[in-house]
Amino acid sequence: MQLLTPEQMGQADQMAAASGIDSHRLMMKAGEAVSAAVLRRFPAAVRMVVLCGPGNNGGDGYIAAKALFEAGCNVSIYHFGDLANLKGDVAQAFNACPVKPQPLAAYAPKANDVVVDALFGAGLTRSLDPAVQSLILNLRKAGSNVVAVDLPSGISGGTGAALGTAVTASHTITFMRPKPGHFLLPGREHCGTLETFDIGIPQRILTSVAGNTYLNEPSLWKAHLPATSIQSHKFKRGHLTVFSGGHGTTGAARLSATAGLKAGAGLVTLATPSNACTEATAHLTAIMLREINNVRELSHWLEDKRLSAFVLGPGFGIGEKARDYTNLLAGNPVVLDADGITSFAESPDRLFYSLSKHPTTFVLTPHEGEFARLFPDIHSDKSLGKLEKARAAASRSNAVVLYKGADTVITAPDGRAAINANAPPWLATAGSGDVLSGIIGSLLAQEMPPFEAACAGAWLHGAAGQNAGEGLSAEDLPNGLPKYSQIS
Ligand SMILES: NC(=O)C1=CN([C@@H]2O[C@H](COP(=O)(O)OP(=O)(O)OC[C@H]3O[C@@H](n4cnc5c(N)ncnc54)[C@H](OP(=O)(O)O)[C@@H]3O)[C@@H](O)[C@H]2O)[C@@H](O)CC1
Ligand SMILES: [K+]
Repeated sequence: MQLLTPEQMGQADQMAAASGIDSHRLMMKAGEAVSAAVLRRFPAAVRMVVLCGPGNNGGDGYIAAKALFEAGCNVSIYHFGDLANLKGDVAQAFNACPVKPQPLAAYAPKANDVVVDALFGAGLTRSLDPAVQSLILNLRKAGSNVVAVDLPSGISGGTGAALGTAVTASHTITFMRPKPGHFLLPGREHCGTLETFDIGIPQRILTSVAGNTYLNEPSLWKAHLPATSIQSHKFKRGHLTVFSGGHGTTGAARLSATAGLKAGAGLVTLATPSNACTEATAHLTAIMLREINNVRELSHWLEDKRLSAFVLGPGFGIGEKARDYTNLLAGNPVVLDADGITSFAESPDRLFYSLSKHPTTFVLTPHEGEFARLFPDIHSDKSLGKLEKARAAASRSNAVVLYKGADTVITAPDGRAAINANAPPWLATAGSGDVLSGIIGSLLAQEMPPFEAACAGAWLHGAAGQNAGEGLSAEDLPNGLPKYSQIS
């Protein structure tokens, strides 16, 4: 599903109006959908309270209030801003509303109130007024149920950032297409359940304004998933190599390799320094072992052209060896994770230079700390949200960047971006990232293009976490991977 920024949605509104679509009619549909959602969710509410702001979000609120009033509800409206300044569709909605509003300052939230938050939506441009923020705190204290119109007030639709104290809703109803802020944190946590309602802006208009930001769903990459035909030879399913650390530090790479095998790679080899071979052998059965101690041995191993992808980083150790291996692997499909990323903290340009000489084949999988090490200026740029940071990082590194977190973002150097939203909270556990690297490495080995492999990897990892359930450990994840033929 494509996501639209508030600016793109604004453009769609303008194009809809220019093509003869009545903007007030769109507002009517939006407001009536809000009223229907409230009635559906809270049929026994004692009092409905609609909070209306100065813009079109408030206009949706006046229409919802009218519809709730006409449905026989006890409705109160509280407004923010000067009513004399209302213009256009909002003024029309206000004038037609049979319930007369009182100023926001007069509202004292009660626990049983069902509150419609129509203060600010896509047009929020700056931090909320202190008076609005203190009301939001009172709503929270009272524990009133809130249904947010378009976005919880205070949440940026573009970045998901909270511009001050933001409303926390139990349900949010948005129109036509969700925005990045519905899925990026903290926005996602403020939305509650999310409903997207079609108010009738034609698809052709939405398509013409949309960029290349998506919710990470199977439709984005399913066509590239490895075929699971009975005839596929194990070499056709690719050969993944996972580089291991030395004695006592093989666990992370073994986890990664196990996940790689479960994710469908035909062959998986753990490339291990001599001092860790006994330890690794004791733990491995289906995964093969290859002694590799240095760049010379790696060069020799790379002469085998059937090797199709590599994972470098989990438990590998930070330093020159990781940098040398990475440089040698440039141009091959590689997941560079953990120590592989941190090894370039002092000299990120060395990595970027290596990658700039080839088409995009690398997937970098930094968590926030690793991201800050590789892209310190981008990380500290307060004007950028997570999506823009990951986009800038992909463009600079010529790699697919999977910026981890509860709201993992995947970006490609060509500007495509996807936000992953299926990871359960219990997925954040030791070794979870190693499993993710192995899954992505496996998909690369099976010839998935890097952006699609990273997106599919993040989604499959989330699904595995859901299937393995609360209290999982990273070892449980590979067995929780869904079957590709059952993904829809
Ligand atoms: N296609 C669709 O999706 C449709 C969307 N619709 C609805 O339209 C909504 C977007 O409407 P919108 O553009 O008027 O923006 P909205 O959020 O009401 O706020 C703008 C007002 O707030 C003000 N303001 C901003 N920040 C402020 C602050 N911190 N503190 C104080 N004031 C602040 C700002 O003032 P200004 O910045 O201009 O000074 C301006 O007056 C969208 O969310 C959806 O609900 C439907 O009606 C139909 C079709
Ligand atoms: K709102």
